[in-house]
Amino acid sequence: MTESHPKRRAFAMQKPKKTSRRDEPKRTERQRAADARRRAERHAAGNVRVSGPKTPEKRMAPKAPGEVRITNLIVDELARALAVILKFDGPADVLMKLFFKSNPKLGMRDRGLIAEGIYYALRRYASLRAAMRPVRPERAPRLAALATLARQHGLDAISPSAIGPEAGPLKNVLAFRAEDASPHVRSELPQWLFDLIEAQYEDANLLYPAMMEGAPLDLRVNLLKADRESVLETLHADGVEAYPTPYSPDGIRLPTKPGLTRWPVYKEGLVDVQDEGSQLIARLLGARRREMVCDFCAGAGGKTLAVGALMRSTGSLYAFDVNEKRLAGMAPRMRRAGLTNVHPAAIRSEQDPRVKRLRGKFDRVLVDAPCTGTGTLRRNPDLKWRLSPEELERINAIQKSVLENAAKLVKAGGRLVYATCSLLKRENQDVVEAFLAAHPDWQLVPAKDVFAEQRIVFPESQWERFGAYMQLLPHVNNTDGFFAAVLERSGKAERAKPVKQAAAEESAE
Ligand SMILES: C[S@@+](CC[C@H](N)C(=O)[O-])C[C@H]1O[C@@H](n2cnc3c(N)ncnc32)[C@H](O)[C@@H]1O
Repeated sequence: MTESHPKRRAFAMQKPKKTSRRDEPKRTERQRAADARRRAERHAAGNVRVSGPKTPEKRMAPKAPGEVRITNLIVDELARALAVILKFDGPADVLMKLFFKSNPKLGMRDRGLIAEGIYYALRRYASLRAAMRPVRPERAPRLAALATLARQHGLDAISPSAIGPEAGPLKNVLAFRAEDASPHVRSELPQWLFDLIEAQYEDANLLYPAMMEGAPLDLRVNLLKADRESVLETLHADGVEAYPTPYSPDGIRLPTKPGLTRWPVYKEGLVDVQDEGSQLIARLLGARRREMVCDFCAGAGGKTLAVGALMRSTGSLYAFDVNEKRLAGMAPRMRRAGLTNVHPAAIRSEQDPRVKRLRGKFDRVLVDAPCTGTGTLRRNPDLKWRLSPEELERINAIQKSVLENAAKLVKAGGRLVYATCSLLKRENQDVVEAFLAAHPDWQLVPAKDVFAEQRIVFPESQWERFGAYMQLLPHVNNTDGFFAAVLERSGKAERAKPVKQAAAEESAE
């Protein structure tokens, strides 16, 4: 993003105005003498500003380790961030990055508290908005920041000087009782999304709080370079708390989020960051050495890298995406991972001539379809406020068209995995069932069987509930919400012609 990015300007414009000396009221003779005396005292004390009435924030510093003290600075800066982010006209993670970039002088502790405050406000925006009604939180960002921080840490944690004249309105906002609010507000969801989830999940009351929690940090061990045990040993030797993930054989879970990108295990490509659910989708594809495989919606290559490692960097792994910029992010990750079998290619649409040329050539195709991302609300809580039924409709049409066209790439006897990180049946089971109804030469393969071949075992209740599909849920599996279906094209599997030969035949026709 450049300096002229509109959002960056939005943050810049809201920076508290610096008052020039000319704006200050004239100081009297006595006041100027007192100023000079104070300056001399500070100079004598090594130029360190000693605590006193001029440094209220120092008085509010934590008295005990872990004790939270909310200073005026934190309230001001959180208000500045919320004024922009709560408009929901851009992804919150991008806006947060811009915000912190515009604030290079903020200390680590303050950054942490502000970031947590932003996430808290996004996760609980429905009740924040209801409590502040009729004022919209983004229109009264200081009150929104104070209310968020008070709900998070308790009113006593906030410096009284930071509350100031907002004390009255804040008291009213905090008097709001969630128990009296409507069910969608209590679940912190927009009404339309609440209705869909409520109709679909009998245990939705457990799903709502799970979606409001933070997610753990999952790593995938790169099997080309390491195994899980040795990486766990390295992490433990460095004093990092880390556990094997319960289902994925290559996964490691960290309850805390240390500065991972600085570690040798990350820099040398022994691990990558990937939610356990994503790792399992790559496993479901079941790609083998020397096969022809296509990742149709590869993005920046999260699942491509996992599939490539399972293929031991042999065969050919085509990585398609309509977003060239996102696809470009894959190259450094591939290098770090030591993968040489990946061929990234930007396509114009799912009907690109390149896609047409490759019809019937692939052993396996992964369709990690664009979706609402409702399974990732733990990490992206702003999504629920930026989505709409119209957007769901639009994405749903793309999903069907992408599946329809990607399926044409699969050869007889080959497989396709359709996956999303959505919780909604409309984007998942409904898409797959419509496809199967229109294509009698395709069958559903039970995910349980594919996992069993790789000794990945779920409790039986998982399959009783979701049948042949893989459906992961934060409150059941402690992963993001993921869906996947394994589909097989009937017919005898035969070895595909090499791609170059197929392309030559195509152009000769
Ligand atoms: C869920 S994301 C993929 C994430 C990626 N597989 C990963 O594991 O990191 C969906 C991707 O589909 C891409 N996409 C959207 N429409 C598409 C289309 N018509 N054909 C191919 N890819 C498409 C988007 O650009 C986006 O990168």
